[in-house]
Formats: sequence, C-alpha cells, structure tokens
Amino acid sequence: MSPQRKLLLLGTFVHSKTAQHLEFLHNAAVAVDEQGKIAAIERDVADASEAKERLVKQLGWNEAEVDVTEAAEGQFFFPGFIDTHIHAPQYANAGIFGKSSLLDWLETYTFPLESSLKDLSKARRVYSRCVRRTLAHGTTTATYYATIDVAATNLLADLCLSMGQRAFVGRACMDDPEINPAYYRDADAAETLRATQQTIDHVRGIDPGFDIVSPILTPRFAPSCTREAMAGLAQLHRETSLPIQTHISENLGEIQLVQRMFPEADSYAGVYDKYGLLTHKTVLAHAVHISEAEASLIAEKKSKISHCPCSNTCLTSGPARVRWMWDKGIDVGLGTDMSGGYSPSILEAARQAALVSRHVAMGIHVPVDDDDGAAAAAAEKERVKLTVEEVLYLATRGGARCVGLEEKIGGFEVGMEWDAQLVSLSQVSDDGGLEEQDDSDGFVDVFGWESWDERLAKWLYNGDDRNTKRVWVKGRLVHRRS
Ligand SMILES: O=c1[nH]c(=O)c2nc[nH]c2[nH]1
Repeated sequence: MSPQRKLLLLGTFVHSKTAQHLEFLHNAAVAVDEQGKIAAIERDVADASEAKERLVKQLGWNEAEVDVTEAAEGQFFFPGFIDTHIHAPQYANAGIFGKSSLLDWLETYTFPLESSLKDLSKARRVYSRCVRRTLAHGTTTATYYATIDVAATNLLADLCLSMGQRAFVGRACMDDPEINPAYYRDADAAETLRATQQTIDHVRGIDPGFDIVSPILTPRFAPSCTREAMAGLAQLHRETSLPIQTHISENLGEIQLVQRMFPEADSYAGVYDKYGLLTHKTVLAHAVHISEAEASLIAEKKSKISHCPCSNTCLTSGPARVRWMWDKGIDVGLGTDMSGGYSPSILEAARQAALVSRHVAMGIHVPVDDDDGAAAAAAEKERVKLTVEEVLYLATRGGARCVGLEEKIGGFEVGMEWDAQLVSLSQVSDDGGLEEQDDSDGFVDVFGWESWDERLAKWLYNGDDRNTKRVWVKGRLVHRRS
C-alpha cells in the first residue's frame, strides 16, 4: 500500500454532539495527518487558500504533502456509518426471505447458503461484493458474522483489510447437534474453540494491532452452542479481551427453545450470563422481547444492544423498544442484520428505526375512561418516537460506543480518526430540471429554501448510496462515486 497523504477537507461538516443534537460546522476545515487522525479543526474559513494559510502553517506541514477536498455548495461531510450487526455470507440472499420467521428462515434460506461458502471462489465473490457494497453505502465499520468455515472467514478478514473497511470479523460458532444441521456444524466444543483460534491467529498475522480488522468471538446464538462452547469462548474473552457478538430474544419460538434447552437459567440473558458471555464488550443483536429483569441485567453488565429494525420487520420478529433500552442505560447501535434485513445500508436501518419507533408508539394503549391515564399514554406515545437526530446518532456515535470505538470514530473531534463520507444531495435548478435525465445524485431533491435540519431529514428518508460520493476510513479513500 502506498504511504498515506495528509488531507485537508473544506466545507460543511455535520455530526452528532449528543443523541439529540446534530452539530453543523459551516465553512470549516479539517486537517487529517498521515496516520488518518484529525489533527486540527478550524471554523470560519473562507476558502482553500485561507485554510492552507491557517491550518497547514499552524501544523507545520508542507503544502505539497496535502491533498485538498472541497465540498461543493450543498454537500456535507458526515461520519462513516457503523453497522453493529451484519452477516457477510448472507449478502447473496439480501431480499430473499418470503414469509418465513427466524427458525424456519435459518433452515430454509440461511444455513444452506452459509455452508455453501466453504467453496472459496464463491466466498470471494460474495464477500468482495458485500464489502464493496457496504462501503458504497457509507459503512466504514462493519461487525461481521462469517460462517463456520475458517478459510472463508479468514478471506473475509483479508478482503476487509485490502479494501480498507474497518471490521470485526467473527467465525460463527455452532456445535450443538440439535439445532444445527449435520452438514453445517462444528464436531464439538473443542473444534469450535480450535477454529476460532485459527481465525484469531490469522487476523493477528495480517493486522497485528487489530488496527483495521479485529476478530470477534461469535457464539451464533444460545440454541446453536453447547454449554462447553459458550464457557470456552467466555474463557477466551477473559484471556484476550476480544469482543463478543451473539443474538438474543429475537423471536418467541426461539425464546421457548432457549427455555427448553437451558432450564438451569431463568431467562435468555441469564443463559449468557451463566456461561460468562455477558460482558462490557458483548454486542447482543435484536433484544426484541427481553424482560425488565433482562434489560436490567444487560445494563448492569454494560453489554450493548444492536437494534436491527429492518430484520425485525422482515422476519416478523417484533418491534424493539429503543427508548426503553436507553431509559435503562443501555448503549444501542444499529445493525442491518442483512439478510434477515433486506438491505446492506445503515441509512436504511436508521430510517427503519425511526419508523419502527412509531409502531412502538402506535402500540401504546390509550385508555378512554381515564383522563390522567390517557394524557400519560399520549405523552409516552410522543416520547418513544425517535427523531432524525436520534437515529443518525445510533448510526454513528451510538454504534461506536457499542463496538468500544467511541474514542476513535463516530464524530469529528481532534484526535479521532477520519472515518467519514461526503454526501451530496440533488440541487433542483430554477426550471425544476425538466430537461435533466441524470439521476446519479439520487432522489433527494433540495430546492434551496430548506434549513440544514430539513436537508438531513430529507437525506435520512429518501437518500441512498447515490448520495455517498466519497468514503474514507482512517484517512484512506476507500470508495469514490463519480
Ligand atoms: O437474524 C438472525 N440472523 C441469523 O443469521 C441468526 N442466527 C441465529 N439467530 C439469528 N438471527
């Protein structure tokens, strides 16, 4: 790889200051050093020459070493998206789920596809496309499930590193003979741990500091793992501090299965706690049906939740309650959960999070014969709805907190790394663009009178990968759309 150049970026920068507040920095300049770190941020800069004058000199840089990127009128820089739960092999099935729900979906669509990716040429096709496509959608960090196949999992890690996507790559652990089909499972817990170690060793070999790509311990979900495998992975976590990902309480049939298979635990979260998997570095996907007591346990253990609204709708799992999770003090991020969810886009997941929160609101019963109760229910209906600011926070800083990278990514601060996207919306010309055939800027039409808050709302609800013109990870340009 050629040595990285310093960057100077100019224009409007938008990022979450808090879950409720987006900050807009107009006429700003951001300087990024050759390690991909933000070295300086300057406001009220008139143009490139003033930025160079002020920043390049202030930092003692040589102008010849700096590449300048200027956002055009109406464009803005936004932090890269963080997908806290995505299944790379399932990219080939995105959109294919029929009327299935979790357990029959796994059996019908998912296990056959995943097992077929032991064919490395097939794995290369699917994984290359998945990484390319998610980068194009602005996903700068992805927390991937791979398959049980070590060689294919290692290939996914290689591809993320070479294409420059920050990634957690998990070799799926599945050794229970009851749920996992004979054609797609580990022989036993020892095999699970051996194969997991092989992927850890491989990733350490290609990225020794786990700087861009890190392994993640991946007990698929409680029903697919034996007690020995879960306890062994927990031990590995204690020895290595590696993060953990799994699924929890997505579907009612799944929860009954867990109750039957693990009678020694009082809940689904209790199973993970009993076998040492509920840690501050654990990301739990879904959590649609967790109880008050489970949410309190998850909060106490500082485990995180990946909210996967698109998947929860597609597989008819149910609407997860983000406001309630936040009330409990749990960190929440967004997951596409492709292909439980049909889309590889975190912008789509953010939009779905906003919509699902409105379904949660619509599900709140308003009593007709109790005025105080009706007023309280009406207020709660309003409160549970997620705003544009909140879902964009989930897609960036919220996700960064989930994967333990909040000091590095998710926002624009000096010392953080430049994981970002340049977003462009269509500027409608004075004649309404009657003659234009070109829709390469997508269909977010900006007429010019919208406030910046309104532009962000338009992007959230109507944007797609055509609006994402450039993507950087750690200062490296990893995607460019002409
Ligand atoms: O949405 C999901 N996708 C999966 O692949 C899976 N495996 C277990 N539970 C799961 N849920």
